[in-house]
Amino acid sequence: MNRSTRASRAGPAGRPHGRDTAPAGAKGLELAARLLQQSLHFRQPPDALLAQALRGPQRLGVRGRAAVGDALFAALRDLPRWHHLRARVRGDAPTPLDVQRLREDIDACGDIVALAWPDDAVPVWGSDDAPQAQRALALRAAAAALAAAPLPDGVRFGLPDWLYQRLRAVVGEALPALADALRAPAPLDLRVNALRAKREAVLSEWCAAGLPAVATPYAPWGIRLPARTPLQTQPAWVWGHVEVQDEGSQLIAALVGARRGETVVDFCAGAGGKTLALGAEMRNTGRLYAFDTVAARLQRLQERVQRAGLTHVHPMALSDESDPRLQRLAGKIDRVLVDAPCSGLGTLRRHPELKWRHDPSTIAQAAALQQRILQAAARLVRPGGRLVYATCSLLPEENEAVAQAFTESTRGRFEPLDACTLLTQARVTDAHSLTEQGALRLWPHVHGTDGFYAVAWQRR
Ligand SMILES: C[S@@+](CC[C@H](N)C(=O)[O-])C[C@H]1O[C@@H](n2cnc3c(N)ncnc32)[C@H](O)[C@@H]1O
Repeated sequence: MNRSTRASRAGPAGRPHGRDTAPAGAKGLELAARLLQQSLHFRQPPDALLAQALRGPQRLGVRGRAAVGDALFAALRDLPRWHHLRARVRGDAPTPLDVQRLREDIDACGDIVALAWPDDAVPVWGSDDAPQAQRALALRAAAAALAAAPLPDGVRFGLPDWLYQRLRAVVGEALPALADALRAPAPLDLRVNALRAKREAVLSEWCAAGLPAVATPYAPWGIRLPARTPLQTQPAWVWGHVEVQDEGSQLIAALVGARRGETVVDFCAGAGGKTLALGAEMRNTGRLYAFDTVAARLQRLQERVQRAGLTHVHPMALSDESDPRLQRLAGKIDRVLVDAPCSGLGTLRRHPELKWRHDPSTIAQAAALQQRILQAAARLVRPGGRLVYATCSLLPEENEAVAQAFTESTRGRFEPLDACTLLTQARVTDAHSLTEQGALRLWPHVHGTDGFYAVAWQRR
C-alpha cells in the first residue's frame, strides 16, 4: 500500500555510488538472499531494505552493490520462473509457488537470487571460492543446460495465479503486453514545480548538460529520464525545481483542477506527492489541507512542502476517516481528492513485491476501506464542488466497483463528470486516449505510466 515517492531504484539515488570496486562474490549472494527473505515478510518495501543494507559496511564494490539490487528486483519480478527453474534443476516436480514457505527457506532464496543475478555480474563469482559462489555457478550452469519447456501461463508472466486470472479477465488478449510492461523497470518521471521553473527551461538546461530528458507525452509539467539517471548534482534538482512523480500521478492532480484561492483537501495525502502538485496548481494561494492517518508520512510531507516553497498547506493526522475534527469542514470544500490506500498493483514496475503481498481477501478489505473513506471525504464537498477518487490499482474491485457503489449510494447528489473534458481543460495532451467510460484509466503497456484509475463527480 505504500506508494511513497522516496527515491527508489528508479529514482535519482537508485544506483549506489562509491570508488570501491572489489568483487561481490558470496557476500553479495548472501545479502541478496537475506533481502529477498525480508522483502517477502512485507514489513518494509525492498528498496528501503536495500538502502539500509547498503548503508552499512558490506565491502561489495560498486558493481556488487548494484548487482545485489538488480538480483533482488529481478527475483521479485519473476519469482515463479526462478522457483520453477530451481525445481527442474533439482529434479523435483514443479509445485505452485508458496511465498510463505519460500521466505522461511534461506537456501531456496539463495538459489533464486543466484538464478536472477544479472549476467554481467556473474564473472565475479569465479574469483570467489566460497561454497555459495560455487553453488551459484553450478546452479546457473545446470539451468542453462535445461531444454526449454513451455512454462505455465502464471509462471511465464511472473504473476500469482489469482492475479493472472483477474487481469486476463480485465485486459484479455493484451495480458502478455501488460505483464511485460509490469516487469520492466519504470523510467524516472519528474514534475516541474510551476512555482519555481518552466518545463522548457529545465529541459534545455538538462539537454545542454547531456541528459536524455524529454517532455512526458500527456502531462503538461512532466519530464521523463531513463531509470536511475543520477540527478543529485543538477541545479534544477538541488533547488527543488523538480519533484520525482510518475506521469500518472501528475494526471490525477490535473483531474482535480485546483485553482488559485480555493479550499482543497487531499484526504489521503501520504508523503505529499499529489499535495505538492495541487499546491503548485493553486499557485500557493487559498488553503490546502493534507490529511492522513500515518503521522510519519505527514512529517515527510512537511519537509517536501518546504522544499517546494509552499506555505498554504495544512497537514492533519486523522485518527481514521471518521475523525470528529472533520465535521467543521463539512460542505465547505471546493475540491476533495481521495487518493485511496489500495493494493498498488498498478505500481508493480517499482514495487514488484506487492503482487506477492496481496490476495483476493486483502483486495476485498481494501475495497471496503476505500468505500468508507470515499463516503467520509464526500461529506466535505460544498454544493457545486468536485470530488475525485483515485487508486493505483488495476483491479475493477478497487476502481469501477467502488465508484459505481458510491454513485448509487448517493442517489443523484453526486453527478459523474467526464474525465476527458476535465483533462482537456487542464491542458493534458490527447486526453481522449487516457479515458475509458468517463474515467481516467492508465495502463503501463499502453501509456507508459504506472497503472491508475480516477473518476470525478460534482456535488449537486
Ligand atoms: C495511495 S497512498 C497516498 C499517496 C499520496 N497521495 C501521494 O501522492 O504520494 C494512500 C494513503 O492513505 C492513507 N490512509 C490509509 N487509511 C486512511 C484513512 N482512513 N484516512 C485517510 N488516509 C488514510 C495511507 O496512510 C496512505 O498514506
